[in-house]
Amino acid sequence: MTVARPGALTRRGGIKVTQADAEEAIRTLIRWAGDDPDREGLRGTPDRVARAYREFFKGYSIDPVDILKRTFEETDGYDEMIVLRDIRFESHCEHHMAPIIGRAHIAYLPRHRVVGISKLARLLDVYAKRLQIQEKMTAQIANTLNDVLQPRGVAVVIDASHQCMTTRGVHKPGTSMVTSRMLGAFRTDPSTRREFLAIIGLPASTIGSSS
Ligand SMILES: Nc1nc2c(ncn2[C@@H]2O[C@H](COP(=O)(O)OP(=O)(O)OP(=O)(O)O)[C@@H](O)[C@H]2O)c(=O)[nH]1
Ligand SMILES: [Zn+2]
Repeated sequence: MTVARPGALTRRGGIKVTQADAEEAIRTLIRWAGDDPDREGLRGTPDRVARAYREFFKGYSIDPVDILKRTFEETDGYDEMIVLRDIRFESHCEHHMAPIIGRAHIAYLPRHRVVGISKLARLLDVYAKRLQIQEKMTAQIANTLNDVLQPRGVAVVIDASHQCMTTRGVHKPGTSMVTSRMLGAFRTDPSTRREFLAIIGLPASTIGSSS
């Protein structure tokens, strides 16, 4: 049974985990790897790793919908494509907790309202700073933008390298995975999709209409 300590953090599943619990888990991993968590060089490591994990997984404590709440309507009727491209991100795969490092391209076709452009990068980070698989992250970003802004279309393309397959396992450095999610006009209108792919520098044949 897990006993919650005072000041415990609430995590998903209702289980409360303190910093001390996290540090003890890291001490266990160090012992399991074959080292001594009490030797001088490793004494501060559990605290450092716990703080690093807090940063890696800070997306769990942020509501993605909140990020998109502030919108602007005074755009003088601007209704063309808005694209934020080459947004670098760092995430962690849910299978190995190994880094996923890549770039995302996010676009939408506004219907009356636009959002501050930095919010697209913030939305990406909320989902990146969780345990992820790339397909789910791609869909989550697109679906949230679509649900909250209700634009005429949304497109998300992510190109990322998975360290679980570059530094371990199958050891294939230099590989990257490309995922996409096209909604609304980006899905139904090939010329809209082509325009987006040209802006982000991908040939139209890379991503077909069934994405
Ligand atoms: N589709 C998808 N697969 C991923 C992602 N991140 C990691 N994986 C894969 O998840 C799979 C997990 O496979 P398992 O066979 O359960 O794990 P494993 O024994 O460590 O497999 P290897 O990585 O092949 O050594 C691996 O093929 C990983 O490459 C992702 O974002 N999307
Ligand atoms: Zn992995």
